[in-house]
Amino acid sequence: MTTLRPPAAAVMRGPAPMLLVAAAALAWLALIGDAYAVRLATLAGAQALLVLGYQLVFGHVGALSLAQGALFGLGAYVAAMLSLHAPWSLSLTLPAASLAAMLVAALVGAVVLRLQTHYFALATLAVAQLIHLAAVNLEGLTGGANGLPGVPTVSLAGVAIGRGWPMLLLAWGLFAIAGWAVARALAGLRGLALDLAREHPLAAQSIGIDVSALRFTAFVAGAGLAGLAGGLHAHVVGVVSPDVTDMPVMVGCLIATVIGGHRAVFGAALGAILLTHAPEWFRFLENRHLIAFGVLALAMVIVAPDGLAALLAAMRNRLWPSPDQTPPAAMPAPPIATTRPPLLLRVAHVGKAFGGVRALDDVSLTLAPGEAVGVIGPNGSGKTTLINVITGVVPADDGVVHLGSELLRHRPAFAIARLGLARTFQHAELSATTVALDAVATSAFARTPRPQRHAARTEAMGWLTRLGAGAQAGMRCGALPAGRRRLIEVARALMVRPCVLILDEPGAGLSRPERIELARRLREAQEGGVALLVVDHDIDFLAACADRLICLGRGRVVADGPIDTVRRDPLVRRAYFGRDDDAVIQA
Ligand SMILES: Nc1ncnc2c1ncn2[C@@H]1O[C@H](COP(=O)(O)OP(=O)(O)OP(=O)(O)O)[C@@H](O)[C@H]1O
Repeated sequence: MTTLRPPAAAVMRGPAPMLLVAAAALAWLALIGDAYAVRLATLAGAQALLVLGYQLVFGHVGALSLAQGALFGLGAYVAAMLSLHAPWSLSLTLPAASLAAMLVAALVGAVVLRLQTHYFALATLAVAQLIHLAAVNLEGLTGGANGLPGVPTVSLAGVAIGRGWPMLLLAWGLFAIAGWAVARALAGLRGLALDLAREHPLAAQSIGIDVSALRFTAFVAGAGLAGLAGGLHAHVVGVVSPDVTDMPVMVGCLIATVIGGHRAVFGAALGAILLTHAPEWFRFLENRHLIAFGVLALAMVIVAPDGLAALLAAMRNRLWPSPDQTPPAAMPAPPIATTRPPLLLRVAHVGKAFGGVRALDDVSLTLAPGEAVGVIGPNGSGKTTLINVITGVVPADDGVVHLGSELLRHRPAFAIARLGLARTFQHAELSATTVALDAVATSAFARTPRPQRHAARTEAMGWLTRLGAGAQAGMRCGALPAGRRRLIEVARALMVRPCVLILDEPGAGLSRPERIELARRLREAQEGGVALLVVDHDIDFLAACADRLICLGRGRVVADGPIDTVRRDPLVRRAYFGRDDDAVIQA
């Protein structure tokens, strides 16, 4: 990718503005700030680490954890207990605080991360309450309601870090390192994979991304930062009480994340500084400063839902527009062919019920390597459920699915995708803010755990060009019309280099010439060894891209054979045109 960078824009998009702000803040503290201001700024550094960790969980993964505050408290207690009961460990208190929080998060995460949003929030709230109750009731360890006073300052490699400026530099130094590490870890395709996993988890799994592992990693890493922040807090304040595990810490963290920004590292610093200084600015409200902060958060949600950092970034973009980015030059498009060994897909006696609705009933079919099969059926006949069962999105109640010699039952969707079984969705599942080129490039995860962004984008450009969507490569998916989005999704599935490709109504939303062109490309894929299972309502489209047709009716296979035979079948005509579906099923 060629990037033309006007000098001012290049400077304003680099780390320079942030370094300048940090230098100005330090100069202000050195010249005007007193010891209290330095202490407050140090606590803000610890809070920034807490918020940075919460951005991973809440912002990047989209999980509403209510345990981040309690994990901060846990870190504070671990640091305090180690300092007081094992003074030799002063250099180890911070790593220990971080590790303890990660350990608890790993144990909790293994169980609760599977839960849906609101149950997950409730489960983490319960964990937070347990930690708080332990802090209050385990008096022998935690000092009960009185807490643990006299926590000494931390030391690094035997050198004590004083509570004023040294501790301030340590806190913000740790934040800078952690912020750099997070930004680096989420740069490029990994960040895009996380965006897709958060917004469209099924689509992410369909290109081989292990969404559960991503969620777990983010939850544990976020907890590690919370524990570290808590440890720092204990050393700065010198006393730890059950307050550090209580709900206001969590509420403050959530509000700081919303106000500062969900995902930008800069936003974590901004939110933390505002949170720690709010009590000073709203001192006249006495203990009710959180209310004022809450009102501010509400205003932010309305005015700048992505937080202050996003607002500032938007202003920066207006003043110093984004450097021109030209997509990679239109490549000679790669031939549409599989790079995987040919495998037979076999569905045998599969059944699936949702409550009283029998969506699939004893469905059997085969898809030979390089074969193209169309699937038709009236609405609700089980076509999408069939795709979902084959691709591991929903488990079958009965029957088995094999890809080659691999039994797909109990395999997660991402593992099935990595075997070479790709799919598209009835409604194109693309992250609205991701540009089309990156949306396709993310598919490289299906073939390698650490794809190179440049190589993946170059290949993705080839696929887009092949499908006639090269002109949209640089456009955000959310801005594309439905038909174009569908083509982007097909390109993404093709970049998996699948041996089997399943498409759920790929022709919907496309104009007639676009359908003809897509059918041609699908034929090309078939000639390249890709087996196709294409669900659509348009029999002419299916006739152009498939050789065999299967008709489903009320979850059962009504007919399976050559296209012309099936489309003339009176049972199929009745089932497909929905005039006498009951008669068909009973026949
Ligand atoms: N997650 C679910 N929970 C409950 N019922 C479901 C679920 N998914 C599908 N069903 C039901 O199963 C039946 C088959 O649905 P499915 O979406 O597979 O049909 P379809 O042939 O793909 O329909 P369409 O052409 O409208 O997409 C329908 O009655 C539907 O309401």
